Amino acid sequence: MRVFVSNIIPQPGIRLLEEAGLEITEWTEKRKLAGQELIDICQQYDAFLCVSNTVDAPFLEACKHLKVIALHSVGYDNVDVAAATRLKIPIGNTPDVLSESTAETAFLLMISSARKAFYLHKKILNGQWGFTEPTADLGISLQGKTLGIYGLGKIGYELAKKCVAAYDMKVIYHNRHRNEEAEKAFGAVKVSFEELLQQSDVLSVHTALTSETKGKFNKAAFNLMKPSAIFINTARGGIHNEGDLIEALQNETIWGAGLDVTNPEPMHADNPLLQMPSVAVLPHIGSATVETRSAMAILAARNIIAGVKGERLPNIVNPEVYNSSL
Ligand SMILES: NC(=O)C1=CN([C@@H]2O[C@H](COP(=O)(O)OP(=O)(O)OC[C@H]3O[C@@H](n4cnc5c(N)ncnc54)[C@H](OP(=O)(O)O)[C@@H]3O)[C@@H](O)[C@H]2O)C=CC1
Ligand SMILES: O=CC(=O)O
Repeated sequence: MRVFVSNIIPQPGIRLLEEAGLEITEWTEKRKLAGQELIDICQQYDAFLCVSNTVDAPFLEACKHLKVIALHSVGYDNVDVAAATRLKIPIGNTPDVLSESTAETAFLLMISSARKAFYLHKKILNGQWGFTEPTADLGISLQGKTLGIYGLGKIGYELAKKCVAAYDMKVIYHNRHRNEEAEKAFGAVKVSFEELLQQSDVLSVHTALTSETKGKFNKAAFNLMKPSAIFINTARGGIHNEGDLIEALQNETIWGAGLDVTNPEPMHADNPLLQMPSVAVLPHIGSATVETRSAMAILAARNIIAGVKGERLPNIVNPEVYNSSL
């Protein structure tokens, strides 16, 4: 059985695939494969370990022989899951193991925005340490403030844990369903989307990108937020409207922002967000620690191994493929 891996992944994942007797090809060029080129390659393999390539209906139709597609991510908005299910291709992902590091990234962006850390670092690099004045470069204190979470699931839970422990923050959230575990653990309170916007001092986004969440944070949403609020997005750039966010920061409708995800990615170096004092931007590194990326590679490898054997994937996105009535 032959496996195509569309990027270099941590060794523990590769070792597991090798131990299972699979023949592996890793894509080592520093460009993302897409379209016909990706189809031509994957047609020669039995399984695909996918590192954020677009897996759309034309790809799936052309590669319906694939026994499994294992994503090296928890998010699967790059995949046409309905088409994969129709074609009975199991899609695997890597939940849980990246929740803590992604929450840590949100936490880092929150503090960095609150204390203008990236901007001040840039000033020093530019030789502008300057004269320290008591009223210059002031940030915002996070102690006892209200953390609003849009999509309190696994990552949101880990962020709430950190914010409560570090700053005794109050937690409010907006989900479609109640998160009773978070309500019990942190006294988290479920509120409407409007209340989330109006009451949050820090508003952190942790939903998947779906047709419901796409563009949710737009001009109308930012207009409801506090002028002192910080907007954090470590989920997907498509959930906020970047033009509206820039305008909200320029007009001081909100105070700051921290982004690990942008739209498009990569963000262009002349983006005005990169010049704003209370904005911190990272290049989509939410899960990027040695430990987490190794754990993700292992989960992806386990999904591949199960898939090529025709067994149920340990982390399956579309369990409906196992429904015989499909
Ligand atoms: N920056 C990075 O590197 C990373 C980014 N991510 C992103 O983070 C996302 C979240 O991951 P994770 O926490 O594991 O996912 P979970 O599924 O555990 O949590 C997502 C939460 O969002 C809620 N939700 C879903 N749809 C809506 C909606 N329309 N309105 C309000 N709430 C909604 C869900 O609750 P309910 O069903 O009750 O609505 C759920 O609790 C991923 O999908 C991925 O895109 C993940 C890892 C790393
Ligand atoms: O963005 C990363 C993911 O795991 O999803």
